[in-house]
Amino acid sequence: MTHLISARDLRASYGAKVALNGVSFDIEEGTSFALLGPNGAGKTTLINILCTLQRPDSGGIVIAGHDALRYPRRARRNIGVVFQTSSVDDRLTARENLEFHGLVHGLPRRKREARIRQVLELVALEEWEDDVVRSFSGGMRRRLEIARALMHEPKILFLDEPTVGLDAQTRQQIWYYLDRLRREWSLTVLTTTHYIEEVEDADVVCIIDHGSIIAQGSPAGLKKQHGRRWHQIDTIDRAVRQLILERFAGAQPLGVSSVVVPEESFDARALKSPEFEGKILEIRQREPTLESVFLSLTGRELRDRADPGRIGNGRGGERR
Ligand SMILES: Nc1ncnc2c1ncn2[C@@H]1O[C@H](COP(=O)(O)OP(=O)(O)OP(=O)(O)O)[C@@H](O)[C@H]1O
Repeated sequence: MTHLISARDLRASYGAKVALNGVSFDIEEGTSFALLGPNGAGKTTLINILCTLQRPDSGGIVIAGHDALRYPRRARRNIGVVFQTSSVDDRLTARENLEFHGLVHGLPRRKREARIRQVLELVALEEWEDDVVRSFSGGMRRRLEIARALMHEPKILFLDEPTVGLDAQTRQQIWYYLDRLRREWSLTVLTTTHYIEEVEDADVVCIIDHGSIIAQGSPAGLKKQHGRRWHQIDTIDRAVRQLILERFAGAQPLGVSSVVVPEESFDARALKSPEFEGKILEIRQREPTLESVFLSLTGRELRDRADPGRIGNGRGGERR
C-alpha cells in the first residue's frame, strides 16, 4: 500500500488559539479523502499546511515521498489546489487563465496546448474557452479552478470547501466532475467540507473537531462503529407526535406528524398500549447516518447542512 500523503502530529496555533492539536493521518494513492468538520474545526489551516502555504508549529508531512517541510517545492509539484475563495483572473478568458498557469509551471507550448484541451474537456468548458471569466456563473468558475489546478499534472488535488456558496444543482455538478477525476484520472483527492451529505461517497472520511481528528474510516465503517439506529414513527397527528416526544428520551420531530426515536430509548411495548391504539400508522427502522456518527462522537449536531430539504447524498445526476 502506498501512502501518497502522510501527516504526523501536526500542531498549529494563532497566538493563544490552538487550530491543530496533533493531527496525524495517511492517505493512500487514488483515494478520495474527505475532511469533515464544523466551521472553525481547523480544516483550512490543515489544507494550507499540507499545500506548504503555512508552516505548522511542529509535526511532519511527507507528500509523494518528499518531506514537505524541508523541500516544499518538490512536494508542491505533486499538488493542485482549489481554494475556498475564487482565484481565477476574471479579466482573462478561460484559456488565458489556464495558459498562464501552464507558463508559471514551465510547461512547454505543445504540452500546454494539449493539457488545456484535456482539462477543459474534463470540466466541460470547451465551448466557453474564449469567453472572459467575468461572464461565468459561480459553478463555471469553480470548474475552471479545478481545471487550472490540474494543468501541471499533479498526483493530488486539494479542495477547500469546493461547493460552498453554490446552489444544490451546481454542487452536484462539481461532485460529478470530482468523481470523474477519481475514476478516469486515478487522482488522489482531498476535500474539506462541513456538508455531511457530501462525504457519503468518499473512500475515507476523517472527522475533525476543535483541531483534533476524532474518527476516521469509510462512511459505512464509521456508521457501523459510531452510528445510532433510529426508529421512525409515523403517527396520525401532531398531538400523538407530541406525546411520543415527551415519552421517549432523545426523540426528535420529523415532518408534520412523524418522530424519530433513538434505538436505546425506543420501547415497542409502550406503543402498543391503549393510549396509542389506532394512532400509530407505521414504525420503520432507520439505518445510522453520518449525522448520528457526529452526534455520538461530539454530543452535538453538525447542523449546517447543504440543503435541509434534500434526501440522499447530494451527488450525481446533473452533468453540465
Ligand atoms: N489568521 C488567523 N488568526 C487567528 N485565528 C485564526 C486564524 N485563522 C484561523 N483561526 C482560528 O483557528 C481555528 C481554525 O480555523 P480554520 O479556518 O482552520 O477552520 P475551518 O475548519 O477551516 O473553518 P472554516 O470552514 O470556517 O474556514 C478557528 O478557531 C479560527 O477562528
